[in-house]
Amino acid sequence: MDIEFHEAGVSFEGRQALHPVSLALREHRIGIIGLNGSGKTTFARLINGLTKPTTGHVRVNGHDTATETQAVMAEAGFVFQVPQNQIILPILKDDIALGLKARGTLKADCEAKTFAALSRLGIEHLAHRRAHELSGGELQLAALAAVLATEPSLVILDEPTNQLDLKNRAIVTNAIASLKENVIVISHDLDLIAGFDRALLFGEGRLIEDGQPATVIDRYRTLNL
Ligand SMILES: Nc1ncnc2c1ncn2[C@@H]1O[C@H](COP(=O)(O)OP(=O)(O)OP(=O)(O)O)[C@@H](O)[C@H]1O
Repeated sequence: MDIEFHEAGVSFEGRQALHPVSLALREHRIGIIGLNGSGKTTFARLINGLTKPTTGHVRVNGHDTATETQAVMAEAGFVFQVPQNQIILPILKDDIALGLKARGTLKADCEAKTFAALSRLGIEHLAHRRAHELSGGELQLAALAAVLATEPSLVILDEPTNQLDLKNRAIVTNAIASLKENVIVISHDLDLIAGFDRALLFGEGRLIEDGQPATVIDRYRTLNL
């Protein structure tokens, strides 16, 4: 995975949500931390083309996120902060299959890919369940399975353990640790980020620290004093 930001910045209605930033991301697991409203989600959405830069550009494996958005989205899957908003059809397996069909997967292959993704996370027993009846932890894993089914090389997760109790937090943390795909995780859960290969700290729309998680987390703690 090769992600390059070249002076990429975002403003909404004249307000700078993310000041221009240049960097390359190539590590297997990268954590993004920072206070509320500091630009973390805006930065992450730039990576798979959900948000387009208002200045500069972002490239994912050579594809420009603004002009080759479909190619970028095929490489980079996004698990949203509220999984309820991601799963649309009532029955989980139907929802995952719908996402696959939308990406051009042959109907005959959808079922196998759906069950392969569910079983990777140990939740194939949820396939026929109604999404709105799932627990918070089950729903988070289901949303991750839906993205994994599309076979991206990078998975971006926006606060995946945010609303979970300790037990489900551990289940989701272990599921993320087991992924062979590259992962970029936005989180306030510093334990989740601590074992990653790199961390980025945002503050007031700027990248203010970038490096080993232990160092970056220490800096974050000083901001909260
Ligand atoms: N679509 C949008 N339209 C207008 N302003 C936006 C939009 N998306 C984000 N912003 C603003 O940009 C700034 C950064 O928001 P962003 O969601 O990136 O922060 P964040 O660090 O992910 O916050 P949180 O931890 O609360 O999720 C905020 O001031 C937010 O209000």
